[in-house]
Amino acid sequence: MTERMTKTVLPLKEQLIKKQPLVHCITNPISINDCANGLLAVGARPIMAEHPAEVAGITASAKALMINLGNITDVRMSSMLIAGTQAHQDEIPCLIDLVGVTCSELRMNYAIRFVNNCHPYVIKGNFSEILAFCGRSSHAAGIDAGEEDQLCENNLEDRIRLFHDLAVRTDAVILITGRTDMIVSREGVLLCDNGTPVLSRLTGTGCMLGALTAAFLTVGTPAEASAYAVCLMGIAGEQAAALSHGMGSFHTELINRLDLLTDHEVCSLAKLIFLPQ
Ligand SMILES: Nc1ncnc2c1ncn2[C@@H]1O[C@H](COP(=O)(O)OP(=O)(O)OP(=O)(O)O)[C@@H](O)[C@H]1O
Ligand SMILES: Cc1ncsc1CCO
Repeated sequence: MTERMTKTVLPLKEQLIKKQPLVHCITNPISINDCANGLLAVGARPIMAEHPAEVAGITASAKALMINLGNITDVRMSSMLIAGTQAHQDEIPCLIDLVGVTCSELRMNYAIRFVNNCHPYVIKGNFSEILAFCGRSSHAAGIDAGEEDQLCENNLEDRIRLFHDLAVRTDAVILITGRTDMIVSREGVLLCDNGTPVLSRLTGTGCMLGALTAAFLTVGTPAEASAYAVCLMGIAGEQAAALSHGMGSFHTELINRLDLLTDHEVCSLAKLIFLPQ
């Protein structure tokens, strides 16, 4: 059986507020506004820009790049590769969110090309998306993960092996979201049990998490940034669910909690477990 230790998350929000890094996002129009406001809430500065003729310069002026495949178009596909290439050349940390690779061969082939060419620091998706990216069958419905694909005791060892192979092959940290979030790097595995099922009912919470993780890449390693971001989003979701009545006020409270939660609260409420490699 895998050895388990409780892990403390590093306090990164104070550092982000001091640094106010510019984060370039090329993302879908469904959740673009939430990604921008989520970034502002945690102290980063968003720039959402996608014209192929301007993205290289904008990425070069930013401190991190977030790429999200949720609503690709010819223009966004072109800009994402230009921006990703610039980020790789300038060693600007980059995250790719594999939204919908389960339901579109076009996205899957594009995602493979992006990862091979641009070497993102973090590859993110829900359990169905990351299983599909590893060549496994999945139970996704469109962009949503299938319940059968969630992490459980019975599939933990297999998932660790599968995602660790992907992390080694791509030299990236793999961030997988769901009921339990999983962060897999060469060094080991982190499991985060913060969160609420309400987060999965509000569209774009995964996209926001991708944007936040990209911001935290400017103040922590890919594994530290991913761990802080999943704990923060999970705790913000738990508190927002307790404070709200229905999805509309949950949405508002989620942004409020991302703004108001302190490093001290995030560190003391984080439910993080480390499984060494
Ligand atoms: N059943 C659940 N219980 C607790 N937290 C959850 C649950 N499902 C999702 N979450 C949390 O919701 C957030 C988004 O994860 P999810 O896997 O739904 O992303 P996603 O499918 O990429 O979302 P979207 O495409 O809507 O942006 C994460 O912080 C995750 O921990
Ligand atoms: C609903 C939806 N469709 C494509 S992206 C998106 C937002 C959540 O990923």
